[in-house]
Amino acid sequence: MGQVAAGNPGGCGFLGEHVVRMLLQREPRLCELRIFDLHLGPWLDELKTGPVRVTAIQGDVTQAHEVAAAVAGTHVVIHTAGLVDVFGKASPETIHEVNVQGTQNVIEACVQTGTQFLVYTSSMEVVGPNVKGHPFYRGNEDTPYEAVHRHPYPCSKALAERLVLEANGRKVRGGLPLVTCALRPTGIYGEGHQIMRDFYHQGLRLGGRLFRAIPASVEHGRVYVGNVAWMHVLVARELEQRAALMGGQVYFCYDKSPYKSYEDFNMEFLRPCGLRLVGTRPLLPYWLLVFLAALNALLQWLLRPLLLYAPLLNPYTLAVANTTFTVSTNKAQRHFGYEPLFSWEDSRTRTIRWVQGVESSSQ
Ligand SMILES: NC(=O)c1ccc[n+]([C@@H]2O[C@H](COP(=O)([O-])OP(=O)(O)OC[C@H]3O[C@@H](n4cnc5c(N)ncnc54)[C@H](O)[C@@H]3O)[C@@H](O)[C@H]2O)c1
Ligand SMILES: CC(C)[C@@H](O)CC[C@@H](C)[C@H]1CC[C@H]2[C@@H]3[C@H](O)C=C4C[C@@H](O)CC[C@]4(C)[C@H]3CC[C@]12C
Repeated sequence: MGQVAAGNPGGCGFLGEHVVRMLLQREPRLCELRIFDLHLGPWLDELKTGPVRVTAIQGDVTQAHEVAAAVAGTHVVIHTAGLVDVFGKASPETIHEVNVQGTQNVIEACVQTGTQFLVYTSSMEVVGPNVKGHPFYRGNEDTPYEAVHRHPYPCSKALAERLVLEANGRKVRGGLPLVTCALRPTGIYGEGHQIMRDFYHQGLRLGGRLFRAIPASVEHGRVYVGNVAWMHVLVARELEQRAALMGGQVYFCYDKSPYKSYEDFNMEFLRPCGLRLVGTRPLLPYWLLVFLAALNALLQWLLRPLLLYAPLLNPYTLAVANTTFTVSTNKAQRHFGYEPLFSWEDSRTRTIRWVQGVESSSQ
């Protein structure tokens, strides 16, 4: 592959920013990088002084013509744009419009303008946890699992992923085949993770304490954002040479992050920042948590005409947090030589430093 022009819808988000920086640091053939996002970050300005031509494009993936204009002339598109909402902030229609129609627009833009390689950021939630609360324990890309969803977010990710995989092999302008691939991160953590920031601020408000709500035995797979970004860069690099093997494939994003409950895993970073998790077992019975989650959902609905009430605890987040979902796979290593770039110790240290910075920036 010669000189590479890459497009990155969603490049200003939590994951997107790490993908942008990883591309600039570790893709020597990159000659141009276009960052397409609804909200452009101020940090982009610092990137325009380097050898790679960096173009920031403010645009909306739901607008097909804007996407086509941004994609035209690129060699590969890394599509990380999306509405990551499991807290009821956006309507189901908006989630579908951005995540599904937006992804369709990216696909059509590649076909119409002749971009041959498309990498899509999917999610573990395409698989589960399902509405029945079935655990997914150390599963891989081939593990049978009844993927049944009702929430708008996982439904939209599953639909979008299917569109991407079905588009593999379509002829793009110029007659060559489109080569697509979907990456499924589990819960991403690291510098810039808003939910981690929310937990930290919640703990500060509660006098340095967080209260266990989920049994420690319920394990949740997590993956460091730098390793997810690295996997995206590797796929973008290898997709051309390994099109027959990788085209139309899905890959879980994984690294050496330990399997722990969601709350215990977060404490790996919040404990060194002065917080402690109260309780070796959930302090409230599960039925009471279910009641409180339902109450939050009712309050959100009642208050919506006046204000947005979107707490962390709702029926969906409680169900997800309370269902084991861990992956154990090496498909990415077998197919394109992926090895985590950051060790668990390095990922942990970087995340702790970031949380500590959150403290100083919020004072
Ligand atoms: N955060 C996680 O734990 C996680 C895990 C698995 C998969 N993912 C997936 O990774 C991707 C990125 O997630 P994230 O955590 O970085 O989210 P994020 O909200 O931080 O980033 C999403 C980006 O998309 C942009 N965007 C949203 N709507 C847009 C639109 N209409 N047009 C153009 N840009 C738009 C946002 O401005 C933002 O910069 C998403 O597709 C998400 O489903 C995230
Ligand atoms: C209030 C307690 C019950 C607390 O433990 C709730 C935690 C809850 C907010 C998170 C638990 C699991 C998280 C999800 C998981 O990490 C994977 C996801 C897939 C990704 O595509 C988007 C984010 C998310 C849905 C993530 C969201 C927060 C949790 C539900």
